[in-house]
Amino acid sequence: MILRTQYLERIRPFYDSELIKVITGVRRCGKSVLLKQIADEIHAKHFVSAESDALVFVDFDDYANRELTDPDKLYRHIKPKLSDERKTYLLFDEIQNVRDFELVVNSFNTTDNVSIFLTGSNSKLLSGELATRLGGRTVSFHVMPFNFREFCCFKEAQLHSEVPEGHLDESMLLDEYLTWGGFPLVCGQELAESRRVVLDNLYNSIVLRDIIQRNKISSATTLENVLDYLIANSSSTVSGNNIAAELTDSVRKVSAPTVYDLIRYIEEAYVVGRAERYDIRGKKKLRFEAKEYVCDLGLFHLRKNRVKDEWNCVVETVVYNELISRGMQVYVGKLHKSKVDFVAERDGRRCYVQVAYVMASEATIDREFGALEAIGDNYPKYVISMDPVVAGRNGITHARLIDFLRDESLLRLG
Ligand SMILES: Nc1ncnc2c1ncn2[C@@H]1O[C@H](COP(=O)(O)OP(=O)(O)OP(=O)(O)O)[C@@H](O)[C@H]1O
Repeated sequence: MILRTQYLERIRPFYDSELIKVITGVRRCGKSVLLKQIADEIHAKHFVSAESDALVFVDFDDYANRELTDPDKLYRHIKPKLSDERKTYLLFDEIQNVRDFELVVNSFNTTDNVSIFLTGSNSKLLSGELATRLGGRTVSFHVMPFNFREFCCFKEAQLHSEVPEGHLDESMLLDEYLTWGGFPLVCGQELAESRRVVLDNLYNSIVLRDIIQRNKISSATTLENVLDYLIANSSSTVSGNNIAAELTDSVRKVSAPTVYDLIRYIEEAYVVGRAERYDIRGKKKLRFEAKEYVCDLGLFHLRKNRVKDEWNCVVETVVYNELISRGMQVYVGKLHKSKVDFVAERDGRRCYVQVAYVMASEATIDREFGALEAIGDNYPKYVISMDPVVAGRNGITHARLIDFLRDESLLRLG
């Protein structure tokens, strides 16, 4: 198993906190495995033995635990294990399978010496509504499918016996990653056809279980059309009116409010991520011209139907997802009439990132660097592309995509 180090580092400071740790992310991105890795760390670091009642791990997707999805039975199962004398760690996987789970969780959290971890693949259920019902006593962590570094570790481990350490061809790995994405189950498949089958199953279960059933959507066709539009147009500015117009034909009429509702459901299942537009001069978020990015390029290649500028879209999407997986808040920038691809922030620090597939001419180099030069503040600025390294200018650094994805220290926030 690949250790999800960057998430463990982010969550670790909260292991003993009374805040409820909510771990969310798209279906099958590895939340349960991460929860087990957290349990292992708690076992090891807090000297809690696996057999003791001080750590309780329940997977509510496991048939063996089906009785515990009844809130009363869950309460009666957990309550005797709690003690004032020592902290009890409660790790609940797929908590949304428990009816009225927030009532049970709340009952432990307000009265007992506990530290609670929850996972699930719907943001509305887990962070939004739960946070409200628990009076804001939650902290959320958004897990993504493997990023490129994790993907390389996975491949190295998989091919260990066949290829000597350090001898994997990184550009071939990048090609594979940009085509098939980072869902662990997909990364584990050798054949293109089996990767496609796994992605197809994943797509269908997200559509059916995480979007249609959860939101009681009546028109599956409209939902799939909107979802496919968002996936195929990853990194584009989204307009409900434009999508509605595109989907309306002589047989069906689709309204913009319906499209906006569907986009919200799709975002809540983490299939796409939104980047709001940020006015760099005016220092404020704008309510229009947000962009949407598909969470994984495997889904993009599964559902795209020949988009123009495909590689620009791929490169912009992989950079967005990488920044998100590093725990950053990501906006698309606006500066007067021009645009800056990303404004990335974490803990009050910031950098700007401009992304191009290749900068084939001096004019393109001028355009990409020029967009950042126009900003005029002192935050670090980067141009990322697939070209060999280009000389930086005016304090702006160029990074090859592969180096940016491989080496986290290459991008600095100021
Ligand atoms: N860190 C990892 N290293 C290797 N394989 C992994 C890793 N994380 C997940 N996987 C594999 O990916 C698959 C899905 O992982 P997991 O069940 O943890 O995802 P999930 O996000 O909890 O899924 P769901 O949303 O459906 O509950 C599993 O088969 C698992 O073995």
